[in-house]
Amino acid sequence: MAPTLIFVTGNANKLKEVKAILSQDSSPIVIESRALDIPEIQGTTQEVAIAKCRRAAELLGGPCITEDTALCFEAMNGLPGPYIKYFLADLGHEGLNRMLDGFPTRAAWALCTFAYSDGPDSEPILFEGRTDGSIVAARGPGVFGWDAVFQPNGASLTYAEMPADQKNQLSHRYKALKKLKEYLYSKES
Ligand SMILES: O=P(O)(O)OP(=O)(O)OP(=O)(O)OC[C@H]1O[C@@H](n2cnc3c(O)ncnc32)[C@H](O)[C@@H]1O
Ligand SMILES: [Mg+2]
Repeated sequence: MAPTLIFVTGNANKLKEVKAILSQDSSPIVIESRALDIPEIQGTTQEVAIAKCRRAAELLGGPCITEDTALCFEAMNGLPGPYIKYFLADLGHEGLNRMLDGFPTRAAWALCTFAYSDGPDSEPILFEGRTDGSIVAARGPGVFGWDAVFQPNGASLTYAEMPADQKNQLSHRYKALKKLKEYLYSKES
């Protein structure tokens, strides 16, 4: 039996991608979503992910998963990282590009961190996925976050220009979810 999991997120685009990635598999994990607005702490991507998942498990009183996505600029030693949401909201796609003007590299990586908690008394376990690329002038629909300004290495399209299944086969989210699935299946057997 595939496990049913509660995914706590306020982001409908994330949820849609997670469901699409899971359905690429023959025996998918079943996700139920819960939109709770959980305050996010400051810290490393791992600290942010652990605190959010711990709080989600407390609020639900049971097992759950959460996900945090960071966009990290090589020229800035990984910043904005987990704070990308606020940079994107205030600066937009063009501002993210301008942040890198004058720096020798526009290299960046997208980092997805899934956190799994067994319940309020358990320490969350993390699963990370990373896709390397670069920050480019916006191309493609501006539907999901910074998709239009991130072009993975080896691809000629930005995340936003790619058909959903192309993104979902190489994305940071796909790679993290693969590790989470392996963990859940090994726990089951
Ligand atoms: O409720 P949660 O799950 O925290 O949802 P959120 O939207 O607050 O998400 P994060 O805290 O992880 O912040 C990540 C930011 O990056 C954006 N983002 C996340 N995944 C993305 C992806 O695959 N492509 C483009 N933008 C993405 C997202 O819209 C946010 O602005
Ligand atoms: Mg968030």
